[in-house]
Amino acid sequence: MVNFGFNAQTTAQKQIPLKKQNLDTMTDANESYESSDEEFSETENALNTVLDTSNRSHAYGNHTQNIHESADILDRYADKINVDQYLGGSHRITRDRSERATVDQVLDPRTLRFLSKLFKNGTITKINGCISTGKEANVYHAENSTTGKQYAIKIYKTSILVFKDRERYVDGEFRFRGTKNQSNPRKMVRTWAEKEFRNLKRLHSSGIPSPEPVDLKSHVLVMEYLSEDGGGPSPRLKDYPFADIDEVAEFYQRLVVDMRLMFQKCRLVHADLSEYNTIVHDKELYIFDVSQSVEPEHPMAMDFLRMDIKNVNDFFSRVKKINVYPERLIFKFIIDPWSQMDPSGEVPKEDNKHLRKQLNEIPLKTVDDVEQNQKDEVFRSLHLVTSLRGLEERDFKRFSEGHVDTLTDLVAPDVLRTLDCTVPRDQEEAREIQDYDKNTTSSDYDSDSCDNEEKEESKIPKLKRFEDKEEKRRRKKAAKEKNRERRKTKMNKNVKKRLVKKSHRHKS
Ligand SMILES: Nc1ncnc2c1ncn2[C@@H]1O[C@H](COP(=O)(O)OP(=O)(O)OP(=O)(O)O)[C@@H](O)[C@H]1O
Ligand SMILES: [Mg+2]
Repeated sequence: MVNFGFNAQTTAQKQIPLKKQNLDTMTDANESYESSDEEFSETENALNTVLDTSNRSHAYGNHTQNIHESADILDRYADKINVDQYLGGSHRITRDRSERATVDQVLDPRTLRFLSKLFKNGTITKINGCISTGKEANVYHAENSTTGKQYAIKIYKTSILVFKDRERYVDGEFRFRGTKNQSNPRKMVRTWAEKEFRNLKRLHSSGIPSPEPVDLKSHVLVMEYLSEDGGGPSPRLKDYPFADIDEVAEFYQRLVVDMRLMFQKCRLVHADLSEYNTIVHDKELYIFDVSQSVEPEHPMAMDFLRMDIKNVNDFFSRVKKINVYPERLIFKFIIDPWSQMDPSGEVPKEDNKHLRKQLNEIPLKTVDDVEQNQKDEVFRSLHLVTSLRGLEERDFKRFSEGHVDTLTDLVAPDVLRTLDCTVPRDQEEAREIQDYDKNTTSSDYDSDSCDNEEKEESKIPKLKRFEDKEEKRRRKKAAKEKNRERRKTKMNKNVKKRLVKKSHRHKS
């Protein structure tokens, strides 16, 4: 039996994940905002301004047609769209804050057009209010009164800047190569929503508990609503009232196993995994908010994975006070192919039961295990590379001083070395993208987007930076030779200039 017993821990400062830091900054800013009656009516006025059709032509200048269309949509659906706080259960957001965010950042005329598509295609019949106003999106509760189904609608904010620093998640993934839309926030959020939709699909089809993705219209994503009683949303892991320490340990193990399944079966690293992005629903641990998740080929995937492991370990050890597995051993557990894990050579099933057995072999560490903690600290600071050639001097020094077990600890494992990032490895994924593009009508995108341009760009391979050094040298040499050959038959610049001038003279 694994000992997940209590530890006499000091209440050390919790390490805040990257994304959460931003979120917390925002929450602090919001919390310092005192909502007076005066300000509330200001918000209400703002809402009325958006809903008032007579003002729309001022606000949106030349897009009169779109505005009239939006006015129609509002006339048709105003009674079906409630932007108040969702009153189905307990919520953390004040009415004032959610309305303000809604009016300012989410329900613009364009978004209303996409919502109207969801009403028209019969996915939903009503939007009942706002569940959450997050940093990058607002989540609304919706329902279909015919089927009785409930949905969560995540609407990405198009007018915020947080997406600017998201470039690093999208950049470096073959699925999104060529989508050079970082400078256009509207296209960026669309890519973002699409990424979340696809990632949710992968999770769901691999049997990892996650909300089922239902529909996607540009930056508006519809998914299954996770709720215990049809009221408020099921609690996030952070707020879940654990029955006892055994239940805490159970959820910890499940989450570690899910991280492996996500990596091995879905080929995804969550990249923002924490107690905030996991929901306990029907006694299962659901993973969501996967818009920033990346594939293992992504140049920062291993760094994101290390961060996820740390976040998960921090929550369970510091907040829930159980013994956890050493971070570097979890890392290995997640990325090692089965053949390496099982000396018998037999390839066991990638399922919960087998993985739990495997996990139980890993020794737990106590919070004051100096040696293990030191090793984890070194592991966190290592510059992981895919081959010994990329090894940094500083890390090699650590190895020489005995701070690293083996040299291979510094080198990301075989699974990474064998990845060929210059071509889509996952043919199924490539097909999925083609299908998606085929099935997505241009009206599902921005009406004013340069999609053709984007599609053209997406054909151009852009992943040269992942090339092996040797390969890069060969490519450069070949390019040089090609240019040399071209120069042999190339017309001299001055001759060309003279000819062009001549032909101009003839024309005139
Ligand atoms: N499918 C769902 N069912 C029930 N509740 C959900 C669902 N999806 C999201 N939520 C609720 O909405 C909140 C925000 O969702 P999500 O994390 O996806 O958005 P976000 O913009 O990333 O927010 P944050 O910045 O707070 O992380 C969640 O914490 C959860 O409470
Ligand atoms: Mg979130």
